[in-house]
Amino acid sequence: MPVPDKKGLKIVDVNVKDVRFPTSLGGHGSDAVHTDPDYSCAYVTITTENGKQGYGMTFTCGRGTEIIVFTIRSMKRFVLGKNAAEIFSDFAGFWRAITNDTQMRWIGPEKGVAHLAVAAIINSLWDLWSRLENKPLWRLLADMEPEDLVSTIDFRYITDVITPEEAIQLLKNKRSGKDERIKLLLDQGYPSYTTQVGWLGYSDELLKELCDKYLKLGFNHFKVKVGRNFDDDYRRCSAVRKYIGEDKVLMVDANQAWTVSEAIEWMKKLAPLRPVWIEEPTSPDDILGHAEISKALAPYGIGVATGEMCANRVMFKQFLQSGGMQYCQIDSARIGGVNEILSVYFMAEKLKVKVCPHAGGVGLCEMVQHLQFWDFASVSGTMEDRLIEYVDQQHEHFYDPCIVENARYFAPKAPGYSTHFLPETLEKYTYPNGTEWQRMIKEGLFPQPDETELLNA
Ligand SMILES: C[C@H](O)[C@@H](O)CC(=O)C(=O)O
Ligand SMILES: [Mg+2]
Repeated sequence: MPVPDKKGLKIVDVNVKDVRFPTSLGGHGSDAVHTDPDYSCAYVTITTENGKQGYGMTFTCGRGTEIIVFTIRSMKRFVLGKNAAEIFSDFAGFWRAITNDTQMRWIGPEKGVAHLAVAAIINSLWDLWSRLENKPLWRLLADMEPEDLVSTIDFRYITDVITPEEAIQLLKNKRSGKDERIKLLLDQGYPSYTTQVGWLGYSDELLKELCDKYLKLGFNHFKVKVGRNFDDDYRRCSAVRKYIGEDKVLMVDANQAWTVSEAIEWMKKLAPLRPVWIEEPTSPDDILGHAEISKALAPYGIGVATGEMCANRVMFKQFLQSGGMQYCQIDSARIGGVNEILSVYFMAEKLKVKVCPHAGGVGLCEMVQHLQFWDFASVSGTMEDRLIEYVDQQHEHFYDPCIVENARYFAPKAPGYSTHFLPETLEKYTYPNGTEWQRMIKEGLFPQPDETELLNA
C-alpha cells in the first residue's frame, strides 16, 4: 500500500471539543421526534510530530455530545503514540483494534456512543491522510488501486454478501469510463435535494417562502417532515405539492415516529400527493418492519429510505438483503467512519440498491459529498435516481464549505475531508465556554449546563 513516509507522522496529540450551534431557537432541523435539535458535533483534531493535522467529527443533536467527547478521550489510547503511516498501511487492522478492544467492546460493540466516537476518530485520520497526499478525500479514494482501497475495510460479518475479491472486481469493472466520469463531476457537479423547506417546527408561511426560494435556486426535489399529526401532514404536504407543481419530486421523512401498521396506513393516505419515498417510517432497528412497509407501499409507488441512524454494516447488510430499503442513506458521521461506509457502498452496489446519502447536520454535507463522488467515479458509475441531501446550515463555519449551485454539489478541490472549523467558530460555539454560549446562557436563552456537561469544559 503506497502510504506517506513515516517520518514525523507519530501522533502526538488528540484533541476533542464539544461544539454546538443553537439551531433549536429557530426550529431548524426539527422533526417528529427531534423537536428541538441544537446541531452539534464532537470535533477531533489529531496532530503529528511534524505538525500535520487531521480534523474529524461525528454529528449530534446537542445534549449527550459530552458523552461522546468522554468516549473519544478514552479511545485516545488507540491513537496516541502510533505512527499515522503505519495506521494507513493496515487501516483495516487498526479499525478492528479500535472497534473491538477486549474490554471496551462491551459498551458497543460497533453501535451507539462507542461507534460514534470511532467515527469521529476514523474520519480525522482520513482527513489527515488526504491532506498528506494533498488531495480532497474523494480524489484520494478514486485514485487508489482497487486492492489498496479494499484493504482498508474490515469484512468481518459481511462476507456472505461481499468478499474483498468481489469488491476489488467491482472497482475493476468500473475502471473504464472513470476519467470521463471524474471530468463530468468536475464540470457539472452532482444532483441534490433540499430538506430546508419542511422542518416540522416551521410555520405554513415559512414553508411557502422556502418553497419559492428553493424553486428559484433550481431545486427539483423537496423533502418534508411528517409523523406527528396526520391532518397537519396532509395540509403541509398538499401545500408543498401545490407550490412545487406536479413535475417536481416530493419525499417525506417520519424520523421513526410510527409503528409498522401506522406507517403503512398513514402513507397510503398521503399517497395521492405522490411522495417517492418515506424515510425512517419506524424504528431504525426494525429491519423486517421496514421490509413489510416496503412491500405494502410498493404498489403506491412509494419506496422506503433509511440509514441515517443505522448502527453498522451488519444492519445495513440485512436492510439491503431483506428488501427493507429502496434508498440507502449512509451517514458520513455514523457507523465506524469512512472504512465501514465504503463496505456499505459495495454491498449496495452488489445488491443494486441506490445510495442517496443523508446529510444536513453540522459537517454532514461537507463530508458525504466526498463519498458519493467516489461512488460515482469508482463504484456505481451512475447518478441516475441518486441525490445527495442538502441543508443550508452551518457551512459558513468551515474553511472548505460545500458548494451547491443550481441544486448541484460541486467537487471540493482543497485537500482533506472538508471538516476543518474556522478558529472563530471554535471560540464562539465550543460548549459551554464559547463566547456565544456564555452570552446565550447569561441572557436566559439556554439553561446553565449541568454537572456532566461542565466536566467537559
Ligand atoms: C434531527 C435532524 O435534523 C433530522 O431531522 C435530520 C433528518 O432526518 C434528515 O435530514 O433526513
Ligand atoms: Mg431523515
